[in-house]
Amino acid sequence: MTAQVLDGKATAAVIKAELTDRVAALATRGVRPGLATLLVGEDPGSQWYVTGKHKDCAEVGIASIREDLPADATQEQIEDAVRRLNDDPQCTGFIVQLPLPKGIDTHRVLELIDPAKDADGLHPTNLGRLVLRVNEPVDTPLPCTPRGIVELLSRHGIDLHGADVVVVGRGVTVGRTIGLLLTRREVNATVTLTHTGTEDLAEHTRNADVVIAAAGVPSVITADIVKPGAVVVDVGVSRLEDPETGRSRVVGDVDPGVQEIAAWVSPNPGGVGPMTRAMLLQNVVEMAERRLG
Ligand SMILES: Nc1nc(=O)c2c([nH]1)NC[C@@H]1CN(c3ccc(C(=O)N[C@@H](CCC(=O)O)C(=O)O)cc3)C=[N+]21
Repeated sequence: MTAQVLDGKATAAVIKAELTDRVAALATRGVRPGLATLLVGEDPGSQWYVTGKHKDCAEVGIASIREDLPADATQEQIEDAVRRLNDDPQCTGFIVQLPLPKGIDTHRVLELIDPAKDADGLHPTNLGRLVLRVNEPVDTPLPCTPRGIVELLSRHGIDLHGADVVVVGRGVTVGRTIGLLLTRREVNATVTLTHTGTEDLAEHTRNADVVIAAAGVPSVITADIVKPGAVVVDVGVSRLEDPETGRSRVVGDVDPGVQEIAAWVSPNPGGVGPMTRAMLLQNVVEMAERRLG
C-alpha cells in the first residue's frame, strides 16, 4: 500500500482561486492589496523565491512592489527601506526575505516592520498576540508555514481532534509556532515538540498519529520509526548535490520508504512549499480586508 498524497500544489491552487474572488471584492470597495518584498543581496535561491512571490501576486490580482538592495547594504540602509515600506500606502503588507547577509542584525530589522503590515506573521508583536489570544478569533497575520500545514491537513479531511502530533525541529518559522495553531480549541491536537536534544526520537514518532518533520535533516524520518497509517508532513528543505549530474536538488526530511507505511504523506517539493506561498497571499488579503473593517 502506498500513502495518499497531501497535494499542496493543487490545494494552493484552490486557495488562490478563492483569494482571487476576495481581491475582486476588495476592488469594488476601492482597495487594492499590495505585497512588497525586500531582498538584500544576490543569492540565487532567495531571488528565485522572491520572483515566485511576485508571480503569485499577479495570479490573484495583488499589486506587488519589489525592493532590491545590494549585498553590501548597511544596517541603516536596510532599516530605511523597511521604514519606507511601513509608510508606503501602496504596500499593505511586506516581507523581508531571509536570511539577511552576515553582519546584519536581523531581529532589529524585523522588529521595525509595522505589525499591521507583517505579511510573514513573524513580528514579535504578532507572535505575542497569537500566544495571548490563541483560542480567540485571531485578527493578526499568522506564520505562513504552520498555517499552510494546518490548512493542508484540514482540506484533505484529516481531523486532528485528539490526535497525537509529534513535531520534529524547534526552528522559529515552524517548530516553535505550529503547536500554537494545533492546540487551538477548534483543532484540539496534542503536540509534542522534539529537537536535537530529544533522547529517543523514534519512541515519540512511533506513537504519533501525525509527524511534522521540520528538522532540515535529509531522511531523518524513516519507515521504521513511523506508525502504520500515520500522517507525515515533510517540511524540511535541504539541497543536495547530485553526484551524477552535479546539479543541486531539494530533498526533504522524510525518507521515500515512509510512503509504504503511512496513510498520507506530503510530497516535497509540491507539498508545504506551495501552501506557505498561498498563506502569504492570504495574510495580505486579510490585512487589506481588516483595514476596511
Ligand atoms: N521572510 C521570509 N519569508 C519566507 O516565507 C521565507 C523566507 N523569508 N526565506 C526563505 C524561506 C523558504 N520559503 C519557501 C517558500 C516556498 C517554497 C516553495 O514553494 N517550494 C516549491 C519548490 C521547491 C523547489 O523546487 O525549489 C515546492 O515546495 O514545491 C519553498 C521555500 C519561504 N521562506
